[in-house]
Amino acid sequence: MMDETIAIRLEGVEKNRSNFRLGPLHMSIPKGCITAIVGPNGCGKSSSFSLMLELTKSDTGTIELLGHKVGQGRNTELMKRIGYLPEQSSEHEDNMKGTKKAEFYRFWYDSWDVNRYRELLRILEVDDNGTLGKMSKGMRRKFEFALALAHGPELLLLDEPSSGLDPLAWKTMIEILHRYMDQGDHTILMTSHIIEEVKRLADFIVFMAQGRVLGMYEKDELFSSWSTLFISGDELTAKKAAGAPGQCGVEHAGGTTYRITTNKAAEAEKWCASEGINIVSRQALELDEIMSALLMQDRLSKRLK
Ligand SMILES: Nc1ncnc2c1ncn2[C@@H]1O[C@H](COP(=O)(O)OP(=O)(O)OP(=O)(O)O)[C@@H](O)[C@H]1O
Repeated sequence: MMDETIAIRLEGVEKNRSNFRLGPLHMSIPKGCITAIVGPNGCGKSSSFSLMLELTKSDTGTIELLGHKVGQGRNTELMKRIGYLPEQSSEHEDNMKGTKKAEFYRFWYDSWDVNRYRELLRILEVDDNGTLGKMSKGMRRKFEFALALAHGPELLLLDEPSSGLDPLAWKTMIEILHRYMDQGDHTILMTSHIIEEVKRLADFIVFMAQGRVLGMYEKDELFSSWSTLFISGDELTAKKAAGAPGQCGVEHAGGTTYRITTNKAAEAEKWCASEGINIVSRQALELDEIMSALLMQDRLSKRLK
């Protein structure tokens, strides 16, 4: 049955290439939220976008966008409800003028809003009169970002949106995306390597590695559940510290102090209190540290299988 609260659903989606296996992917991206996919280079983020947009055909599995199955014939009307910013600009468009590309978009998208497009170019300080190949990397990125948004899509897929942008342009892009999310039932699925970008924008975070989804988490919950605790106690040993709930790593920090990483911070703190263990200090983990810990857990679980 169709779930009205889900914008993108992937069930058992697989794509096998000679050098890379993507999937089986299972993902449910909620409507009305910003979800960021994070993961190391080459883990399959862009390839997942290509499958969703039918730029590549999957071998198996089901993909649904906005309640419609993709990969079963022409989906022109569905694709018009989506905006896409690819990671890389097409080289074959290098000799095209910005105005010409915008004209194609105007014909293709029924809901193309020339005022919105002009306004975006103005805010982003882009002149679309130039040839695309002669625009600077950041300028072209901003231009293509404006194109992806100008028809007011319900769903926006952004592959590394801030790549090549200067800090001011990045801030402007974030403001535009916040405004886009405030206008109705909009959804963004993006990929990013920039921790600050993910932290400022995302409601949900999907971790990917080696073609698989390691997990999807609500951002605030994720950051509050992962932490590093420095704990100490006269009788404390590494073995005892390893018993902390959600323990993902124990290191000796000198004397009777141990540094533990946990993904169940509240439970670990309660456990310390009940065991008479003193919490010397606590630190929230950064996104990249959480990613490393998840990768480590994944490697361990694979080794144990
Ligand atoms: N058209 C293709 N033909 C063959 N292999 C491909 C193709 N496109 C991507 N791949 C391979 O699929 C894997 C995943 O690539 P993908 O671009 O999806 O990763 P990514 O997570 O987006 O990486 P990055 O963070 O570097 O952008 C890589 O090993 C890549 O070489």
